[in-house]
Amino acid sequence: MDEALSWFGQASVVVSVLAVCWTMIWQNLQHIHLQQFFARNFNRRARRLAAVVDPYLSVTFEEYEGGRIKSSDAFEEVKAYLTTASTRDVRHLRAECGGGGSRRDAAADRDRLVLSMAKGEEVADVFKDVKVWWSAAAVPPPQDTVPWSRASRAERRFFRLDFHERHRDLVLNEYLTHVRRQGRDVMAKNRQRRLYTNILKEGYDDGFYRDVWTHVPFDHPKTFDKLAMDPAKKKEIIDDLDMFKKGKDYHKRVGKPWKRGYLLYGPPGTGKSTMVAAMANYLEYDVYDFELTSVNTNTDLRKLLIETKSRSIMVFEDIDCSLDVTGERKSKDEEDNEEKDGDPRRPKKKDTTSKVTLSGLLNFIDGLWSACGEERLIVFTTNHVDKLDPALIRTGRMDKKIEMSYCDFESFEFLARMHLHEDVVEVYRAQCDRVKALLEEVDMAPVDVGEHLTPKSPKELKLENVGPCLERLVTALLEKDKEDARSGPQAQVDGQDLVVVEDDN
Ligand SMILES: Nc1ncnc2c1ncn2[C@@H]1O[C@H](COP(=O)(O)OP(=O)(O)OP(=O)(O)O)[C@@H](O)[C@H]1O
Repeated sequence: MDEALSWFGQASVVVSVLAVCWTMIWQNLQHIHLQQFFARNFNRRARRLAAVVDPYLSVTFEEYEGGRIKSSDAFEEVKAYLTTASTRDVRHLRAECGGGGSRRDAAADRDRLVLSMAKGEEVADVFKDVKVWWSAAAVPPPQDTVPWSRASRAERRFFRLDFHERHRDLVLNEYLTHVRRQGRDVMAKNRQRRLYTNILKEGYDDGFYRDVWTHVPFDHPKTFDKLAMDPAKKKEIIDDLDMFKKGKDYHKRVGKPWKRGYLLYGPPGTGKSTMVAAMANYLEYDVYDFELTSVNTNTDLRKLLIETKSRSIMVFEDIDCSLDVTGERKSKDEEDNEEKDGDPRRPKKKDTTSKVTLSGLLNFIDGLWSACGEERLIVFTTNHVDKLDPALIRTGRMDKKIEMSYCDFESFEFLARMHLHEDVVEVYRAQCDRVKALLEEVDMAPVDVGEHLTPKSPKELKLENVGPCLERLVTALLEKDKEDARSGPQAQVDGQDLVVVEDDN
């Protein structure tokens, strides 16, 4: 490589001299056809000459592409591919938090670092007996980029691959594919799953606020086998997720973006957020928890969408509370004005009132921009499904609607075995039958059932001592039953609403 570079130096001098001579001749050439003839021939010869003096070709992989907002997949894959070679042969390394994703040892995963080549380093690689060279470099950020983009503030890193021209076909057709595949495998192994949320962050120099993603490691312990719900319903959801995960070709064939909408609805404490965690763990996806109330405008929402990665779940919790989704849509003029306020080049001062509109959200779900990225679930949760605009939850936007309901006896059995002991239902048959009868009358969310069943002392962890836990639940159910009986008819009288009669007896 060094020898080639010194050759390159000498050749540059020769080429410069030739170029000066050529310019002089060129200026004296008057006839345009003659100029074109020489131009064609010179270019061809110049290329041949360049190949003799510098037979090395290069390919660069820049960190940002597509308007410099989204980091390039190819860059990440090359970085991951070079991890092994770099840690072995390179003197200066760059360390980033990461690693993990295997839920088996979350603590060890958290401590792991992902190492890559620091800028200025070079490493050689051999593929099918052909030697190539990788180097890492960076250039300062350009001055003319949009100031709100996080990417635009950092220096622009890139990897460069150098190889001999005679290996052009092998490198471009086989080696690069090999690098990307291996890189993806390394990424899958090292991936630490993340829980993101959007926050308003003050800009460095101008004091303006913009929405940015911030994240923590995603370590939620809930999986489907710890979720109490009708087993048939659970299986249906798991099958649906499996279909979705394997659905790349299908979505391509029918021309649909590879995404799926889920609506989870039901009373508080019935496990909607828990279901999201179980889905993320099952699919091994990242979670983007959208805080809509802190998103200023539809433009900001779109910007956040662009910055999300594939293989993720985008969650909008309590959607009925975060946005006016009751169907009273704003006029086009009102929305246009709000969009103008949200011009990304003129970010606003901190503003706690969200101006995201229903149509902005609908566009987010299935507008043109929704097809950027792939393999993504969009999940809405709500306690009041009846309050949502039908447009928001129509099929195609929300493909699967899942009702999370109050605890029935099957869910109670599941929770009791999980919290207390595998044999609790068989050993405490009488108490469990009592719970069964009460659950047929009383609505209690799984979160409350779980809380009453939780052992309150180490003693209650033993099967022979779990009786008080079941007793606490029975007492709570009886109290709730009384409360419901008191508040039900009374509420009707207070509300002057005597149309629905509670009980005939
Ligand atoms: N079906 C369930 N199976 C197991 N645990 C549950 C279930 N439902 C709720 N829980 C437990 O109750 C707690 C609260 O549940 P979660 O936050 O998922 O309810 P939610 O429906 O999202 O409530 P909200 O509507 O108030 O946000 C969690 O810690 C979870 O472990």
